[in-house]
Amino acid sequence: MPRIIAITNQKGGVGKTTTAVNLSAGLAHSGKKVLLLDIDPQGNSTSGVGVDKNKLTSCMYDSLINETPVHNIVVNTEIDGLMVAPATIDLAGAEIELVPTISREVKLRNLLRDIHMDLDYIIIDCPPSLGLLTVNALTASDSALIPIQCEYYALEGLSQLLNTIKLVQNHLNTALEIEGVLLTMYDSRTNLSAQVSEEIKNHFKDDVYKTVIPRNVRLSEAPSYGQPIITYDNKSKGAEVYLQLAEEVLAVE
Ligand SMILES: Nc1ncnc2c1ncn2[C@@H]1O[C@H](COP(=O)(O)OP(=O)(O)OP(=O)(O)O)[C@@H](O)[C@H]1O
Repeated sequence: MPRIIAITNQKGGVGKTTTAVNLSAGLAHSGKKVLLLDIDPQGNSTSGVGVDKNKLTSCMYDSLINETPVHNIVVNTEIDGLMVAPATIDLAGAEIELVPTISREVKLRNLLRDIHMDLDYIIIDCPPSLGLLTVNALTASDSALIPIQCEYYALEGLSQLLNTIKLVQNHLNTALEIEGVLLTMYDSRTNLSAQVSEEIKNHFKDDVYKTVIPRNVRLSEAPSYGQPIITYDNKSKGAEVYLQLAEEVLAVE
């Protein structure tokens, strides 16, 4: 069975997609077979690995709503060992269409139990909300990886996220763990980044990854070329740190 990790934080723009894309590529680079599963209707992970959303005939919407097997919607990427279960804006409708359905919180778990693919990891990019799509991701996952931006209000909303994780653990997925907390967009020139990082380490202790993701322009450029950082610029600091993160995630095995 693959290890399933949900990249989640209901706060927008904290580095979920950047982490989902580059951690997936880093794991694939280490020889693992990885499925990047995009359940964010923005579909930025999908385009971030070079898939043209306009050319897709099916996406995670069809799996969640029409029960199309996930292996039927999967698309290959240019990275060896990395595939993507894509998202398009259609998925925005799934959040609402799931509401009146039976077993609405376990749709994704059931789909992934039936996945006929030889995989080591499934990395799920969650939307910036704590709605049904995120609950489906947490219910289907072994663990949650929480990116936190080293910014003002970084901790705001975290208690809500941890509460949702607790609720899922209590009612839907007792095995769900915290995979780790990842500090993102760290700016070593500011006291603020250092302060936020201290505060998060005090709170999450050993759950915080040693790898800290700095602000890196190459990381923000790579998506417009449809490439993970390791192919866009493998000499960049961004590539170095995401490979380091992949090593930390692999060490948990
Ligand atoms: N380490 C970094 N250095 C510089 N820019 C970054 C870094 N990480 C992310 N970004 C940029 O910040 C923006 C938000 O990042 P990203 O899309 O990964 O966040 P997100 O949490 O997935 O957002 P959303 O909540 O909208 O899904 C993007 O433009 C991205 O390119």
